[in-house]
Amino acid sequence: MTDAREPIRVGVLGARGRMGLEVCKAVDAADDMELVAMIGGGDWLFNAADAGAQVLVDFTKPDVVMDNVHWAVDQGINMVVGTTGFTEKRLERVRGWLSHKPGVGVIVAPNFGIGAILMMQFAARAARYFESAEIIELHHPRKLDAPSGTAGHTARLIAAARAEAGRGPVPDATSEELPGARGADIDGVRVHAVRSAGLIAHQEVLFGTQGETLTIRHDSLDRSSFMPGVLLAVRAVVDRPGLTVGIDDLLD
Ligand SMILES: NC(=O)C1=CN([C@@H]2O[C@H](COP(=O)(O)OP(=O)(O)OC[C@H]3O[C@@H](n4cnc5c(N)ncnc54)[C@H](O)[C@@H]3O)[C@@H](O)[C@H]2O)C=CC1
Ligand SMILES: O=C(O)C1=N[C@H](C(=O)O)C[C@H](O)C1
Repeated sequence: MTDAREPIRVGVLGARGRMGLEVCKAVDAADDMELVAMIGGGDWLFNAADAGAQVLVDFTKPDVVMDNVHWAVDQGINMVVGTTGFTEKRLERVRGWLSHKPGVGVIVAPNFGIGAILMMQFAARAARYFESAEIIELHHPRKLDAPSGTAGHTARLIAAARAEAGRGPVPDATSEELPGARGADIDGVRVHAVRSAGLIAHQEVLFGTQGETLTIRHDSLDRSSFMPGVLLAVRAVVDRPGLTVGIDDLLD
C-alpha cells in the first residue's frame, strides 16, 4: 500500500509528444503526484528507474510500447498505458509478464475520456437491438494508426454483444468496387477512419433497424479531456496488481 501522504512518483514515456506533454502538465499540477522523469524517444529508460518512478505513463507508439511495458514490469514499476495497438494477443503477453511479478499493476486503456468510455458502454448496450452497426472514427491528420484503438475496442464490444444476443452478420449486399470502400472489418463490424485538419478525436457509432437509426457520438475537443482518466488510473494502479483493461471499473 502507498502511504496516502506521500506523492506518487510518476514518469512519463513519450513526454515530448502531444499526449505526453499534456500528461506532464497534469501530473505536475496534481497535489498527490510528483513528476520525476520525462522520457522521450532515444532517452534511456533507466533514468525513470533511477528517479524512483512508481508509475510510468506511456503515450508513445504501438511499435515501442510492448518493450516499454516489458521493461517496466521487469523493474517492478507500475504502468498506465494509453498507447494504442493492444490486441488480445498483446494483452496475453502482458499477463504472462505480470504473472512473474505479482505486486505490479498495468492499466491499459484505449481511451481515458469519460465521454468516450460512456459512448462505448452505450454502444455495447445498444448493439443487441439493431441489425446494423457501423463505426466512423475521425481524428487529426498526424495520427499514426488507423483504425483508432477506441474504434477497434468499440467494434469488439459490439460484436460480443451481438454474438451474445444471437445476432448474425449485419445485412450488406454491396459489392466493393474499390478495396477499402466499405472500411475495415473488425469482427464483422465495419470501421471507417476519417483524418482531417481541425479534428482532435471523435467517434460516431451508427446503429440501424427497421425505420430508425441511433447515432452515438463522442467528441474530444481538447487533449485535456483525457487527463482526469489518466490521473485516476495513476492513483489506482499503485494498489491494483495485475492487468486492468479500460478504466470503466475505476470510475465507480
Ligand atoms: N488512450 C487514450 O486516451 C489516448 C491514446 N492516444 C494514443 O497515444 C499514442 C501517442 O499519441 P500522440 O501523443 O498523439 O503521439 P505523438 O507522436 O505526438 O507522441 C509520441 C511520442 O513518443 C515518443 N517516443 C517514440 N518512441 C519512444 C520510446 N521508445 N520511448 C519514449 N518515447 C518515445 C515520440 O518521440 C513522440 O514524442 C498513440 O498511440 C495514440 O493513439 C492518444 C490520445 C488519447
Ligand atoms: O491518437 C489519438 O489522438 C487518439 N488515440 C486513441 C485511439 O486511437 O483510440 C484515443 C483517442 O481516439 C485519441
